[in-house]
Amino acid sequence: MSLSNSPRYFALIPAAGVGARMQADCPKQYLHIGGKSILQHSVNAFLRHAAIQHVFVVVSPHDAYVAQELLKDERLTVLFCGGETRADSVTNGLDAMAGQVDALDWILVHDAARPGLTPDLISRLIDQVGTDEVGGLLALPVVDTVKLQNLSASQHQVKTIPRAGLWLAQTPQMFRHRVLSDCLASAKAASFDITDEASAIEASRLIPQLVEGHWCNTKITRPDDLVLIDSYLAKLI
Ligand SMILES: Nc1ccn([C@@H]2O[C@H](COP(=O)(O)OP(=O)(O)OP(=O)(O)O)[C@@H](O)[C@H]2O)c(=O)n1
Ligand SMILES: C[C@](O)(CO)[C@H](O)COP(=O)(O)O
Repeated sequence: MSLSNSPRYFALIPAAGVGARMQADCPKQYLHIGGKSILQHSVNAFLRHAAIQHVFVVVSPHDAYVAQELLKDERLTVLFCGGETRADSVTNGLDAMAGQVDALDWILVHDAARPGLTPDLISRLIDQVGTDEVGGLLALPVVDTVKLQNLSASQHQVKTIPRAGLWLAQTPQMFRHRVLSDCLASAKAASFDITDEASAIEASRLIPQLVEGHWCNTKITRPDDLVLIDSYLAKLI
C-alpha cells in the first residue's frame, strides 16, 4: 500500500477483442487511421496526460499484431492475458497489474476501440470523479427520441420511451483497483451480464458518477464508424 496520500492514476486498455462486427481481416484495434493503429491513438491519449503513471494494454495470448502496431514506451506495458469476454480481459489485466498498483489507486479502463479520446476528456473525468467515493465514467446524454422494440413479438411492436435520464456509456470508466476487482468477481460469481465496469459496480449496489463525454470518443464497431472518426482525427493529428 502506498504511504502517500496523493492519488495515483493508471490506464488499463482491453484490446483482446476480435472485432467480429467490423469484418476486417485483422482485429479492428489494428486498423490504421492517419498512419497509426486505432490502438496507438487510444494509448496516446493517456501517454500525453501527465497524471497517468502507467498504461497497461491487455491483448490476446495469441496476438500477432501488437509488436508492430504499438510503439514501445517506458510508461507502457503489454499484457498477453486477454480473456473470452471484455470483462474477463479487464479482470485478467487487473490481476496482472496488481503487483504494481495499490488497492486504492484509480484505474481508468478504456476501450482500445475508442481512438478519439483526448487528454482533456481524461482531465474532465479525473477532476470530477477523483473526489468521489465510488468512481464514475464518461457518458453521453441521449439526445434522440428513443424507441423500444419488443424483440419477442412482431418487429412492428415499437413504443417510444422517455429519454430523460438516459445516458450512453463511454470509456474511460474510473474506479479504485480493489473495488473494481471485487465487483467484477462478485458479478461473475452471480453470472451477471457485464458489458462495462460500471455494470459490475452497480450490481454491487454502488453508484457510479456520470460525467459528460464527447461524441468524438465514439466506439469503432462497424465499418461506417471509421469514416466519421477518420475525418475527426485528421483534424487532431
Ligand atoms: N474478449 C474481449 C472482447 C473485447 N475486448 C475489448 O473490449 C473493447 C470493446 O469491445 P468491442 O467493441 O465489443 O470489441 P470486439 O469484441 O472486438 O468487437 P465485436 O463484438 O464486434 O467482436 C475493445 O477494445 C476490445 O478489443 C477485450 O479486450 N477482450
Ligand atoms: C464498455 C462499452 O464501451 C460501453 O459502451 C461497451 O459496452 C463495450 O462494447 P460491447 O459491445 O458491449 O463489448
